[in-house]
Amino acid sequence: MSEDKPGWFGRLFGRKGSQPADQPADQPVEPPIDSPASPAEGQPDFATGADAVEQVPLPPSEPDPDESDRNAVPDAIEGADLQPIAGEPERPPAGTAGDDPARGAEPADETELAREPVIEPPPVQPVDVAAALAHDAAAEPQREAKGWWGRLTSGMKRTSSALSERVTGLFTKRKLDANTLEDLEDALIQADFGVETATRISEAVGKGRYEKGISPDEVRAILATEVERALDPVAHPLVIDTARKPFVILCVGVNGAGKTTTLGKLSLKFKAEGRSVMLAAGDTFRAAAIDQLKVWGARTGTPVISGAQGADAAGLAFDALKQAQAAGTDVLLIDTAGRLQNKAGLMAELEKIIRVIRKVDPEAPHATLLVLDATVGQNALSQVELFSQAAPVSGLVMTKLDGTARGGILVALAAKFGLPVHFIGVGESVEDLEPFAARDFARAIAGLEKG
Ligand SMILES: Nc1nc2c(ncn2[C@@H]2O[C@H](COP(=O)(O)OP(=O)(O)OP(=O)(O)O)[C@@H](O)[C@H]2O)c(=O)[nH]1
Repeated sequence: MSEDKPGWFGRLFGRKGSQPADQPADQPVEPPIDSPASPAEGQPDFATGADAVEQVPLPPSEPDPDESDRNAVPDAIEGADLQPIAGEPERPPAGTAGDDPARGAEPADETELAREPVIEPPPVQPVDVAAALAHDAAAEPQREAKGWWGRLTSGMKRTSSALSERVTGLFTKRKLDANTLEDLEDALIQADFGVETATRISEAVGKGRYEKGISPDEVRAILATEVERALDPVAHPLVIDTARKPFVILCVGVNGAGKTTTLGKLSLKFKAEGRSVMLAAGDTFRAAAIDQLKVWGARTGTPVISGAQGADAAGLAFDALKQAQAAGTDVLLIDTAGRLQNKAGLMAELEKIIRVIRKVDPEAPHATLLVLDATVGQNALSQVELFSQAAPVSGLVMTKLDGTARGGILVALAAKFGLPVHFIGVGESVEDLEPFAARDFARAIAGLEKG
């Protein structure tokens, strides 16, 4: 995929917050009559859906300047306050739950649940998707077929190359001394491994080798071993408890982290496993996020429960859970907004969603995934702290490891919180999100072949 030419999602929704060129935000989303929604539509076996969707290019991976703005969180508040987005309302529309953080803290009652969510009959398709697909297919070269290892290593290239160059520079034809180890520690800190882990790895490299030669390859091998050791305890697959019907997954994270995209990808993965899935468009703050989820629903044949922009997210989640229960759905995936203006608002909105869905199922959500954008670096640490206060975060998904030279942040997160890491993302296509495997990640970051 061309780096500077947006794919169909890019054109449909804009990179961030911009409107599609050919579809105004307020235009109703209509299914085309009898026209295929996507290459995946109509395929009876969704196990093959991922392959079909792979042919549909997605937006460029490199974050644009808008992206950095979206993710910028001032150091002073260390992730506690999330910033309003230029060109977008700073608060949810008046009268909505998110309008007044205090409202979110009140007990949920029937008025709290006032909303008009609708169930979208699958597959539903925005009118211009077929044209976008046709255009992409004609204009963009087919992506090279790659397995996960190929995607992981090319996605992690920025981190692994930066590290590899430093290691080669430091350890070629030099005796190992305190200065070299200090430089290695600096290189690891720059890759966001965190001081503690960087020190531990440097010590492991130095152990018993002072004043001896050590080759760059040996250093890379030690690096991989140490990273794997640090990550192994957190590499846990997301287990769907089939006794829960539906198994409710709540997705939280700051704006732009990749929540909506991750849920879209997960819906396809779960369907490929033979599960029935429902999506709830709980990011009611941004109209494009609702449409984005509807398109994923259309691509994967997944019902999408949605309301109007500014609708009460908790009420929508409540309805979605009721409907998923009634339909006997296996997995309900609930998206949430990331554009909450401050910590109080964030806490209130998430707490309210959780409180309200527990009126339907006291055990829900059964998993709460915090989606973290790797490009925010150390700020991810404070995001984990913040979101863990607001929601029962049970596991992490780290996206955009392809957009940074600081992929070591995952190691720092593991060392500090020990939270399960379920999935990592190294790009925008469906195949670029996979269950997290410590060994693969460790070898990829160290620039080694698959072991
Ligand atoms: N390069 C890259 N881009 C990704 C990855 N995951 C998601 N994205 C892109 O990141 C952008 C933001 O993703 P969204 O899913 O809209 O993020 P969100 O958290 O739902 O954002 P809000 O709705 O604003 O809260 C989109 O352009 C995605 O395609 C990844 O692993 N790599």
